[in-house]
Amino acid sequence: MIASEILNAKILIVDDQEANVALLDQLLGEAGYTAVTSTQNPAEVCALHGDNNYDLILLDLQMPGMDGFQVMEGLQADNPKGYIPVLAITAQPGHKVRALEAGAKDFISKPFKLVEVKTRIRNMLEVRMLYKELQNHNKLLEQTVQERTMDLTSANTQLTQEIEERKKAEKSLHKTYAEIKRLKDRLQEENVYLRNEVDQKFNFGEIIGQSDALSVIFSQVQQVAPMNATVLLLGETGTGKGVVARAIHRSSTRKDRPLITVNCTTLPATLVESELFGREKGAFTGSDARQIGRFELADGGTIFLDEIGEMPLELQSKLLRVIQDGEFERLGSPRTIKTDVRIIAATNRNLKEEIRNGKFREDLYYRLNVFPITLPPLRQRKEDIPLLVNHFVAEFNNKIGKKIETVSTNTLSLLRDYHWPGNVRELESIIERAVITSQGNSLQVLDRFEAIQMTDEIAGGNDPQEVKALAELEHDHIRQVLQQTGWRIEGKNGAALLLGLNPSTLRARMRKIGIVRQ
Ligand SMILES: Nc1ncnc2c1ncn2[C@@H]1O[C@H](COP(=O)(O)OP(=O)(O)OP(=O)(O)O)[C@@H](O)[C@H]1O
Repeated sequence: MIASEILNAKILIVDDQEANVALLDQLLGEAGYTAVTSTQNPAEVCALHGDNNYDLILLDLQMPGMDGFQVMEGLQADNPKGYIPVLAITAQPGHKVRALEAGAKDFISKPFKLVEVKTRIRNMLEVRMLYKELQNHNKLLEQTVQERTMDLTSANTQLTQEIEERKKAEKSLHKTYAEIKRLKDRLQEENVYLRNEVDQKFNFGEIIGQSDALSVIFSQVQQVAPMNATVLLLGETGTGKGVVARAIHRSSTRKDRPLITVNCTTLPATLVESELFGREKGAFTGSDARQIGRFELADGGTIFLDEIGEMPLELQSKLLRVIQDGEFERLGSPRTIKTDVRIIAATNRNLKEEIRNGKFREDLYYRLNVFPITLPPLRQRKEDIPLLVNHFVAEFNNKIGKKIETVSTNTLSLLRDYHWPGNVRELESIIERAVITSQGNSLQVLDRFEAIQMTDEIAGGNDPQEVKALAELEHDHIRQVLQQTGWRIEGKNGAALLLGLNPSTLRARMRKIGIVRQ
């Protein structure tokens, strides 16, 4: 490859003597060089080289007017760092070193020796061509490097962009994870944020709950409230009979008139009659003032007869009369008083059984049982427990000035698993105690409740008698003493004295833990 390029190399012969030019021209022609030109005028060499960029200039050093050294100076001045392809021709041995110092690459001596001329020209052109090839390769390499660099730069920019985007995506992913974690934590904690909207959504008056069982009650209340019909509320203690009675009154046309509550258990038997119907001054020993009875107070409104099953038989007939005719007399007065009262009665007893036992009048029962509503025990509507817990926590937070905000899933499942013999009232008092004793902002249920819980678990297991919670022991003990005294509370042979309690305290206690006469 180089061989053909060498023979096509551009060669300029510079000699003032025509004979020398001809000789060299012939010699080069015979050696196969194809692009050989010549000049006898040294002054035009620089311009010619500028135009043709020779691969080789055969330069005679001794010329008149402008010698070879001046020509080389001119060539160097035109191209200070470039390659000067000069092969000096000299007859003087002393000029050889000078010529090399002036920039010539080699020299040939005059008179010409054929082999020397041919070899030196060939060698010099070989080096020249190799150099050129190298330059071309370099250029190519540079170009490739440039192209690659550009590729790499753009790839790099793309990569940087991608990394940026990844980072952004990662950030938003982190954010999303954090949000999910926050929501998860919140769910796990079963936050009972004091959500008033929950109350608004799931209550009917004061009745909290969203269970199917309770929605039946809601619709019954809605149905019966606007009518004047007597309502009989049935259900275990603490299921919310009082709450429902209030809801009925408040949704009725009588809502602006009073709702009078009479608790037939807490009233001493001897006083029930005067409490209900009133008495004239001096009606019996010690009655030194006139008293308006609750039926009179409730005129135009509603009377709520709680624990109606506890009402003494003789009073039941008087009550029957009020219900039938709206009439009664005050104790110690013959005057008949007319009253317009709506009656709501409640009991946790089985009235039919009471009738069978001769303790409740059948006719009164039918008068009361016009629109019966049976409240489900809490254990049958456990789905209401979280809402109720939420409601009571908010209520006691308010009352006590605490800031309980969360209830752990554990606590909640503990509350859900319990069988709640005292129903909502029991739940309410457990939450009240828990709110009082809880540290921090999470509700902690008392040990005592856990003890009850444990009893239940054991009860479900081998020996129900083995462990009893304090509350149950108390319940059993009071019952036992009451049975012993024939259910007499007050007086010398009463249970209160035996238990070392005030009669009113004992009544309150009985009510609280759900002891009713049987
Ligand atoms: N669904 C409910 N929503 C909110 N609070 C309730 C609900 N049910 C009951 N309560 C609360 O539980 C407590 C007991 O309710 P209530 O006195 O109405 O029960 P009760 O069935 O009349 O009991 P008892 O038969 O012992 O008289 C009250 O403090 C009441 O506010």
